[in-house]
Parts: sequence; structure tokens; C-alpha cells
Amino acid sequence: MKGLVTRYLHVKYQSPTPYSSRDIAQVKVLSTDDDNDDNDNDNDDDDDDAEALTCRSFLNQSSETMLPNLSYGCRHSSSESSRQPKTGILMMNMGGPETVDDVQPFLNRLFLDRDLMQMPAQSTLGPAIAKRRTPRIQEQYRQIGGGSPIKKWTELQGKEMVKILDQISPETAPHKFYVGFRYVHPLTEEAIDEMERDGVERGVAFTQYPQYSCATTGSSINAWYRHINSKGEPSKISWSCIDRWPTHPGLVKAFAENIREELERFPEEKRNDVIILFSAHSLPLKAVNRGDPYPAEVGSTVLRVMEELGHCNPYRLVWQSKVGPLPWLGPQTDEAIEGLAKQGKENLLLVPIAFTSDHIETLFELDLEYAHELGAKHKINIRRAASMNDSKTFIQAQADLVKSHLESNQACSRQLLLRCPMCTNATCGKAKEFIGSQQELLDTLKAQSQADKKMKAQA
Ligand SMILES: C=CC1=C(C)c2cc3[nH]c(cc4nc(cc5[nH]c(cc1n2)c(C)c5CCC(=O)O)C(CCC(=O)O)=C4C)c(C)c3C=C
Ligand SMILES: [Fe+2]
Repeated sequence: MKGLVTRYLHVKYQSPTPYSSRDIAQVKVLSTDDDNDDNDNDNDDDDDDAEALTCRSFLNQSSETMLPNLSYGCRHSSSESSRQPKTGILMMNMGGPETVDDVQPFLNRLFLDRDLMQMPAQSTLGPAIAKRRTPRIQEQYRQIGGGSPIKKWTELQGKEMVKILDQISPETAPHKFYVGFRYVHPLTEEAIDEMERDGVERGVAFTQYPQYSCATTGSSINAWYRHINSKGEPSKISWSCIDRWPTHPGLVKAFAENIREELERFPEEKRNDVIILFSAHSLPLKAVNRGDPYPAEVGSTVLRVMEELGHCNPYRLVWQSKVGPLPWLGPQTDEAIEGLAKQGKENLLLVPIAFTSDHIETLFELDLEYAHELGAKHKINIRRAASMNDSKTFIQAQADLVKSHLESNQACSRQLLLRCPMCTNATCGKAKEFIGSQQELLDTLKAQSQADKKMKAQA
């Protein structure tokens, strides 16, 4: 076993707004004394997972026994929580472990999710891989302060978003947001139950992933559909879905603002030479080749952001966080950094483009592993643009998006109704059919309310 070295890194938290917890944080970093050995460890872990993926003699423990059977409330009220909400906004995301003890249940759910990945004997292999992976991932969460901040940021965004919505869309007020996570509490199913209990009339399933992937938004939508469908009676809520928003002007503006702010932190004489590296979570090539729209949608965000910036600097889109031994979409972010360093490039700006708040991949992978460690190794200057977190422009964009979605009376985007050309997931077909059927209901309700208005005006 290797000795652990304790170091302290100065990590800059760029956002100067009132919500940022600190401007400069000291992060205690535990690492092995040899960076190359670290990389070897990563590869070993991938090999471990490969071994786990092919091993048939794993634990007898069933998946259910490994998931805590706890009931969690998710009281995330709007500013008008005392009033019964008319419109409920379900903020769907994957979620992350809040504490290191939550890592194994989080990974368990993730590796059991057949909408995210398909493995043979998944109900046994999934928990086994999760168990094996837990100590390494726990250590990563320890190094970023003990847990994922995704719930904190989602709640903040939701709270501010509904305040704006109550003002700009009085006809659909009061609004209330509900956090629905896929792999940690409050789960999507728990949030839907709470919406039903609250007597919400109009529900919007709002993906927090701007770009659609079957692995992310698709998984949340399937979970949402399965839960509603499992009740045996129609939902009392009239549902619709914001299933993607990769080129929303407010989102594009918010990304551009954070990039401009970070570019300003490079020395003036170097600023023009900075290479912008947009980094998104990668996807297995198997999913790409099924026709998953995610790579194209991420590309569309990147292009719009660069247009907004007037193509001020050269850029590339690269892909991070590959898991396991199979081929994933590349180039990988770390390899791209090393390649550019070898070409003599000295100033890089990393931009997380496919996730709207900080999480392990920004705080650990981009900041610690890449900006700090690869920066030091190659003696180059690597900075990272802030995540959306508490960006006012971003939160305004979320509110504008929900308002225009409600006004449109559309059940979902036209894109959502098309399955991937090589789709093999039967739930995708049923979920899409269900969402399509909501359109009829929304049209009827709209016609009714217009008739009511007309009657009132005449009376
Ligand atoms: C927004 C994009 C994401 C896509 C697309 C995505 C696909 C995808 N992910 C895995 C496996 C894992 N992902 C893990 C963590 C994780 N994934 C995303 C985003 C996307 N994933 C985020 C933001 C996070 C971190 C959450 C947080 O901490 O806040 C993990 C767990 C960490 C680890 O064990 O490395 C796994 C596993 C697959 C297989 C996949 C596509 C099929
Ligand atoms: Fe992931």
C-alpha cells in the first residue's frame, strides 16, 4: 500500500455573489506520493470494473437489501409556500451523495439503473461494482469537502426561480419547486408523491441537464413515467416536460458571462492565446452509436456560446469522466490537456458545459486532477470557469424557460417523441407515448380555460 501525502491546495471559487460560501478555500488533499502511480491506480480500477463486469460469481445480496428503506420528505417550497401551489416544477437530476456514507447507496442506484447502463446480471453485478468502487469515490468526495453540493445548488436555483416565476407568470402562480433526484433522496418518485399530496394542478418535469441524453434526462423521464404509471389510476396532475434546452439564449448568456469573467483572470498579454476547452461528461460509444442526441446537443451549446463570445479565442470540445474499460467518446479531457501542453500551449480555460452546478467532476476532476496536478506537471496555467451555481443570469434563464414552456402549452419538444434509431429500451417507447398523450389533455384544458374566460368577460 502506498503512503498518503497530505497537501493543501488553494482552490479559487470564482463567484463573487452573496451565495458563494467562500472566495478562497483551503482544500485538504490526500494523494499518493507519485502522480504516475495515481494514474496507474485509475487504470487498475477500470480493470477492476472490467473484471467485475465479466465475473459471474458475485455477491448473493439482492439489490433491495443494499438500499436503505427510508422515507424522506422533500419540502422545497416556493416563496409562497403557505398557498397551495397551482404549478409544480419537478427539477430532475441525478443527485449526488451528500456525505461519504451516502456514496455506496448512490452508486448502488446508479449501477442498477438499466436506463443508464445495461449489464448482464445487473441486479447482482451492479451492487458488487458499486461496493468495490465505493472507497475510491468516497475519498474523492472527502477531498471536495465530504459530499456533493448538487442538492444545495438545486434548492437555491429552485427557490430563486419560483420567486421570479410568481412575478413574471401570475396566471400560473403560485409556483413550487420539487427536487427529484435519480440516485439519492429526494428521489423522483418521492417528489411526484409530494406534488400529488400538495394538490398541484399543473406539473412540469423540468430536466436540469440542458443537453438530452438517454442516460441522464431519458433515465429521469423513464423513472417519472414508471412511477406515474404504477399508480393504477391517472395522475391528477396535468403534466408536461422540458426535456432539453441546449441553446436557450439565457443559458448561452450565462455560460458566456462566466467564461468572460475567468478570461479576465489571465494576464492581459496572454489572454488572446488562451485555449477554451469545453468539457462535458463522456458517453459510451455504444450509446453514441445507438443515436443518442447528447454529443450533437452539447456541440450546439458550445457553438452558441462561442458565437455569443464573438469567437474571441480558439476552442475545443473534449470529454471527461469515462467509466470502465469499454470505448467512450473522446478526446478525453486529460489527454487533450496533455496533448496541447506538448504542443507548447501554456494557457487553458476549462469550461464545464453539460452540468449546471458544481459536482465531483468539476471540484475533483477538473480543479484538482487537471487544473492543479496536470498544470503543475506540465508547468502550464489552467483555470476553470465557474459553474452556473448561483448565477443570476442562469436562474433568470430557468424562470424564462418555464414561463415560455407553460405559455406554449406543449407537452414536450418534438425531438423527445422520436426514439433513437437503434433504441432497445422498451420503456423509452412507452414513456414517449405517455408524454404524447398528455398533449390531448393539455389542449382540452386550454380550450376549457379559454371558454371560461370568454364566459366571464361576457357576464
Ligand atoms: C451530464 C452528463 C452526464 C452523462 C451523459 C453521464 C453519463 C454516464 N455516467 C455514467 C457513470 C457514472 N457517472 C457518475 C457520476 C456523475 N455523472 C454525471 C453526469 C453525467 N453522466 C455527474 C454530474 C456525476 C457526478 C455527480 C455528483 O457527484 O454530484 C458516476 C459516479 C462517480 C464514479 O463512480 O465515477 C458513475 C459511475 C455512465 C455509465 C454514463 C453513461 C452511460
Ligand atoms: Fe455520469
